[in-house]
Amino acid sequence: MPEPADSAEPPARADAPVILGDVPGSFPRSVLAERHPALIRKVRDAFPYGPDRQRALDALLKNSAEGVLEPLDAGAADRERWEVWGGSEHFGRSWFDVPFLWSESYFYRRLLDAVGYFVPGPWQGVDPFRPFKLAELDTPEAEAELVALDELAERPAADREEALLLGSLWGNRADLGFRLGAGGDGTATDSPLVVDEGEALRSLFAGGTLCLVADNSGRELIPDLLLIDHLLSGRRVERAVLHVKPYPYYVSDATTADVVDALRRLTAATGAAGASGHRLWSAMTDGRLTVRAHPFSCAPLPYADMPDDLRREFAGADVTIMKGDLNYRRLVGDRHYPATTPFAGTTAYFPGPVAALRTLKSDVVVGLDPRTETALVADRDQRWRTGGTHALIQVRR
Ligand SMILES: O=P(O)(O)OC[C@H]1O[C@](O)(CO)[C@@H](O)[C@@H]1O
Repeated sequence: MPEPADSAEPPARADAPVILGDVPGSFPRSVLAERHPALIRKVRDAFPYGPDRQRALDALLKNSAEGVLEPLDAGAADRERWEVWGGSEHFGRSWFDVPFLWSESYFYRRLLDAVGYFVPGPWQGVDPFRPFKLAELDTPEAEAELVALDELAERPAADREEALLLGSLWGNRADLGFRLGAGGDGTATDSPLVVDEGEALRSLFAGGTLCLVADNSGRELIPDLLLIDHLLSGRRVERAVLHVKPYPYYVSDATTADVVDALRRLTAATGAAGASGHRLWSAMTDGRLTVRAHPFSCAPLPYADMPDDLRREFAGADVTIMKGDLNYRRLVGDRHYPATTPFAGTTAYFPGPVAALRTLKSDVVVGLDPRTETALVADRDQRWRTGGTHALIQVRR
């Protein structure tokens, strides 16, 4: 079992400025000012919400563009939680003037309010992103990825592991929120990783507990599950804990319902994919694979601020894999770091070995070799940071 790391904040975290949404022409500003209104339109088009919900969506559109952040309604079960998570400091300020991570996360919470997700009534518990998530599972691309597993099954275990790890990594490009904006520049071929510590990660699969903090459902969650199946069935890990979101978030982020949909998709498949699905189903029923939906998974805060119960959970894992861009921002801190800031320094607080598997979709990045950064900037200015065209595997033991 790893020893808990020193929880003191390393200097790198404290020194780098927190990313805000107020800089004209910046990526965060485009998310708040362009992607969020586009998302409201998309959700509105996907459901026949009645006049009350339509009015609530109008109000959110207006408030998020020109209003100030307001507390949750008095009856909301998590009202106090959001106050503690920073609301008491941020309420009354423009959406653009608070940390980008905070306002972007709060937008999703408010969107669920607008569609009546939390209140008794016809729309309670209806995931506004579900149609998009389900459509993803049904594409020819998703089918082709499953069929390709038959060929992969013939290969040696080490090759399979490498392929499944890369499948889980690049699966992170499948992000429905990201596709709403200018994200992706049309050159979506797998480029060399900007940091590749895949081998170090694989050396941590030594028969213990894996925590995988999931990101998107659909075409990202399926490869995540396939990787977990490979690790469990090859006894590379004894137990896996899959962390998902307790409610719909950042459009396609995986919830328990999405895990079930992904498992159903797999078990309905033929060949190696179907066999994997059935093994995963059994692993869930016998407890080797558990699903967790901790409230902090939807917190607008970095993991450095995680509560003690979650800290203990990660401390008990032999390795924790953080999937995706949002988890990366939360893992290292959503700050303007120099790209060469050591990953180990920004994650020193984390209570055990931790790895990031992420395609780059926002400004934050650490742990780059200076030559890599120079080459990336020469090639595409700063677009490599946000275009989803580049990816990394980083590990801190
Ligand atoms: O699904 P992922 O990989 O966490 O990506 C989420 C990212 O997409 C964005 O929401 C932009 O659409 C970023 O601000 C965010 O970090």
